[in-house]
Amino acid sequence: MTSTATDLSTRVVLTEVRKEYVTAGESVLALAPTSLTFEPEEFVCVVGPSGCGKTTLLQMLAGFQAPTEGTIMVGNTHIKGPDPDRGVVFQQANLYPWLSVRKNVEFGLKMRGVLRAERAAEADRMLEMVGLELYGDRKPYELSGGQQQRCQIARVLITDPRIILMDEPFGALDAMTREKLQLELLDLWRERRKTVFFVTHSVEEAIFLGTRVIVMGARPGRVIYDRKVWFKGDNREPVDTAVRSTPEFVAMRDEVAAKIYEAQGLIGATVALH
Ligand SMILES: Nc1ncnc2c1ncn2[C@@H]1O[C@H](COP(=O)(O)OP(=O)(O)OP(=O)(O)O)[C@@H](O)[C@H]1O
Repeated sequence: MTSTATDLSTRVVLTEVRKEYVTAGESVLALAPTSLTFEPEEFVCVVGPSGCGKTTLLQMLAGFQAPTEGTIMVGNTHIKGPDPDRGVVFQQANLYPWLSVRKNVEFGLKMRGVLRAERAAEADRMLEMVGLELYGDRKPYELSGGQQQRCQIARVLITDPRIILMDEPFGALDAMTREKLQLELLDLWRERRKTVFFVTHSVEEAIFLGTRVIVMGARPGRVIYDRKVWFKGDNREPVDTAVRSTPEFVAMRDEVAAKIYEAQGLIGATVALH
């Protein structure tokens, strides 16, 4: 397959996607008509106040929810439901507690009918990649929160999805573990070149990880800012955490934070960035 063909087959195109929830006779416009294109290998970070439709957008990309109107295409294919080509990483690891860490990681291959020896070897490779090679025989409850998230990431990567959807995956972790996992995720992304769609509440995390940052506003949910993280180039070089104190980073952080406060009607309020 040529790289052009690969590109076309992994481009995500949303056309006039609108999502309305109706419960108990009340309707919520979670996403006003929205058109977006995600290019292959982009690392798209989405931030915005609570209730602005970030998770709704991710769930439609995952195929867990259908748009009320509009279409979402991956390449030439309409998203009609979940697909192993789109792996989802949640805030809580949700590992199977009765299975070992290795068996949790293998699970997707087992569902595909991959033979035991082959899937065990692949699981070991994934565990090594996420730094859990010594933990394969443990049960999930014997892992720390950060290790559980690494396990979840390995479980998703083992089926080699081309698109990874992450819903606040580091939101429940302490600051140091979070930073470590951010760097590990960037290494993985640089190595494996997936398209990543990453929802977060943290402006810093969005700019540090993303090649592109989208800000959403609420009532109705909509995109109010969409910009490439221009000063990081193509992100092919390892990121230095010191980038966070460069004038470019700080300028973009202030710009994104201002958009979020504007969306909340809090212009001029003190900015909390983490
Ligand atoms: N299943 C549902 N049924 C009815 N309303 C829903 C449902 N899911 C979400 N909503 C509503 O849709 C809007 C968008 O919710 P969504 O969870 O997508 O926002 P979010 O930006 O991810 O919020 P948060 O940052 O708090 O997770 C909210 O008003 C929410 O109450």
